[in-house]
Amino acid sequence: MQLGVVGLGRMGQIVVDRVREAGHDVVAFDLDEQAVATAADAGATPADSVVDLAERLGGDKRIWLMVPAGDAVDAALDDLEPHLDSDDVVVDGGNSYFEDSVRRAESTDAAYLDCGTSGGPAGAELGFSLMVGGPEWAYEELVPVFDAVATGPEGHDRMGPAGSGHYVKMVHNGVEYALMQTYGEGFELLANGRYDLDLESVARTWNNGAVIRSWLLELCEEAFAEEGNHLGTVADRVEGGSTGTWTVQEALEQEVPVPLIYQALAERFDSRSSGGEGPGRFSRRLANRLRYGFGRHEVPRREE
Ligand SMILES: NC(=O)C1=CN([C@@H]2O[C@H](COP(=O)(O)OP(=O)(O)OC[C@H]3O[C@@H](n4cnc5c(N)ncnc54)[C@H](O)[C@@H]3O)[C@@H](O)[C@H]2O)C=CC1
Ligand SMILES: O=C(CO)[C@H](O)[C@H](O)COP(=O)(O)O
Repeated sequence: MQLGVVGLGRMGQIVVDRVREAGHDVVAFDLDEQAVATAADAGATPADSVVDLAERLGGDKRIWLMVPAGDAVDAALDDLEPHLDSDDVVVDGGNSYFEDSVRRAESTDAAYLDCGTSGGPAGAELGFSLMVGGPEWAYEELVPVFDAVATGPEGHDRMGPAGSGHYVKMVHNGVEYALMQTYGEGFELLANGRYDLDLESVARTWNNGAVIRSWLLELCEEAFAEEGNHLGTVADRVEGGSTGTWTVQEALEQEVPVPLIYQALAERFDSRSSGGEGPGRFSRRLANRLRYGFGRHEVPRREE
């Protein structure tokens, strides 16, 4: 298969690499010329615009968008639209708002797959978990690509119609926020509690057989190993928040109580408005560092 990939940042380059390694051809474009050069070094055919990418793909186009959610997706689709028809398939692998995905699916001539992607740059070697929404035929058509980008055949599935892939990923991220918050609270208590504990040792011990072992807990272990027991200069400031906000808004609309997810989101907002003395809340500092662990997001730091 030949796949066009638009957006070659932390996640898009991984899509290129994994699809290439599975034996498929890739045509790659990004606004950043250096990113295009990196993809070309990995064996992709470079394109110098979205239109050039579409023209190089010929008939029955299969295109994967991996750009930031929002205007960048609409911009790429606007450029692609004159070159698309009903035999073509566009996958949006980013963290788009599910209602935007429903709108885009209705307005494009191509079949549109909204694909929630989890695993982050740190999970590149293992492959991603992919939650796909959209027409069944288009999902089936892209299975060889999903097999390559995901951990394997078990790492992806069709969730349902348009929007459902990004809806499931939105809720996944709400869960992610709450898990980070609860690990943070536990380690905050241990860091300030009765015993002088080695938190890396605690995390490692928990990761070996304990009920609460998980990848996020492995990333806690890594954070203590790399930053030190008290997380060094990692600031009490947690960035991001869009997917968690949508989760809470949807929960309100559906009258489903999600107090843990809301609390985790509120802690993020509070971390950005309070700038007190000292290192700040340990729970939020750990959440800050975990976002680097799974997503390679920049870590806000405080002056020593
Ligand atoms: N980093 C992570 O852990 C995860 C990210 N995502 C989502 O995947 C998407 C991409 O994320 P990252 O790769 O981390 O972002 P990134 O910021 O590393 O890369 C985005 C790339 O898109 C390019 N770009 C922006 N607008 C463009 C356009 N109109 N045409 C062509 N290229 C354009 C940028 O130059 C950049 O290279 C986002 O929606 C993000 O929320 C999803 C799961 C995990
Ligand atoms: O989707 C992801 C992980 O699953 C991305 O890393 C996302 O950026 C996480 O959300 P936030 O930026 O709000 O912390």
